[in-house]
Amino acid sequence: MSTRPWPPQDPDGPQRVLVAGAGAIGCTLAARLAAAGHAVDLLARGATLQALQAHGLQLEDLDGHWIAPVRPVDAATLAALPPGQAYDLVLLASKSQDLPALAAQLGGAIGPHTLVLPLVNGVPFWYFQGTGGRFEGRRVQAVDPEGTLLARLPAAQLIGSVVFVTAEATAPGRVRSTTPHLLMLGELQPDPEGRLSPRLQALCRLLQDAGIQARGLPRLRDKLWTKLIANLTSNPLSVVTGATLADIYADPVLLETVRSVMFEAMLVAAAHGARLEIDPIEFLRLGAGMGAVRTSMLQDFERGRPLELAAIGDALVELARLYELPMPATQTLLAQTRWHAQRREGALRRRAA
Ligand SMILES: NC(=O)C1=CN([C@@H]2O[C@H](COP(=O)(O)OP(=O)(O)OC[C@H]3O[C@@H](n4cnc5c(N)ncnc54)[C@H](OP(=O)(O)O)[C@@H]3O)[C@@H](O)[C@H]2O)C=CC1
Ligand SMILES: CC(C)(CO)C(=O)C(=O)O
Repeated sequence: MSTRPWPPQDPDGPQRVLVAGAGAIGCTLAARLAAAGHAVDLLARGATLQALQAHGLQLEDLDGHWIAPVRPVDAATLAALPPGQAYDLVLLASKSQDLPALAAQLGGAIGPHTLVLPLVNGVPFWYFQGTGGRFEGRRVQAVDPEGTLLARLPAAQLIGSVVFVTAEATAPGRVRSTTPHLLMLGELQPDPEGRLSPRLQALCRLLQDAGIQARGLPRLRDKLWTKLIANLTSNPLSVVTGATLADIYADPVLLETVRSVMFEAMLVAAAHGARLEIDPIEFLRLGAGMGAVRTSMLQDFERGRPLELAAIGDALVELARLYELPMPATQTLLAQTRWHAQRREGALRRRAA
């Protein structure tokens, strides 16, 4: 995959940035980039758009309280972008299942020089772009069912990410984040010599100057698998049981399920050539050490929101099938999680009626 020089103009000057998705992660990064002097537009809708227009964007993080000079924009504004007005950088920060609809709203935001950075959990839609080998260019059906993401977001302009930023929207346009802002970034095509491309280095510098710990990796997928296995072993089980990470990774009964799912997923990772950094015993110890954390999926479940099960669960099963690897424990857990989610949805509907 050949890459153009980026950013196209003054590398040390302010860049034109679009953050699409004004939730916890999008607002956190938009606020820090705007505070660092970049011209940031934030794509929002509904109550969040109105709140941003009325009160601006407010972020509380470890460095203080920021009232950020972002410009809220809606989909119609992007659709009407004149030719030549594409952004230098586009961040996509929605739940995985919302990404195709979000990408469809970008209009002329992405031009030939734009770098696109999806910040989404789960198996990414770009997983097989730049891998070489027998699956090169393949689509991950579970996260890109219509192929719209691969069609709309050019692989040569994508930078992959693993998101370790944690944040919570406390109200529309208001976000709190109580951990360091950490992002792992990488080109889709791994570099055999372990080098980082100039544009990846430039992007990391831009983010670091805005207070975001951005680390470039030559083989991003290795790190991605660690996060995937963390999400797969804890998020669905937290919905089924209501348990926190401390319980999930320490309770002897729950550990049975965690271990089964973890070993199934580690086999899939290895089959796909990942150099896994996971020592299983240490992984469980670290998980338990995270304390009484309620996973993002448990929080979505309790709020009656859709769960990211396709990206965190189904996509992994899809990757397993490519090597005819069974994932019985994972599939049972996913089915139980869906059962709980449907029951909860029904209960919320009845309560609202
Ligand atoms: N929050 C966290 O701590 C972490 C999150 N992640 C991952 O990061 C990703 C983003 O998460 P997070 O920020 O928490 O998610 P949120 O649900 O907080 O935010 C997503 C935002 O995207 C908006 N959106 C969705 N579809 C559209 C659309 N078509 N047009 C305009 N806006 C749209 C939503 O708007 P609306 O509210 O109107 O629906 C919402 O504001 C997820 O994959 C998550 O798993 C990863 C690590 C930690
Ligand atoms: C905390 C953690 C790592 C649990 O899988 C997470 O990413 C989430 O809650 O979505």
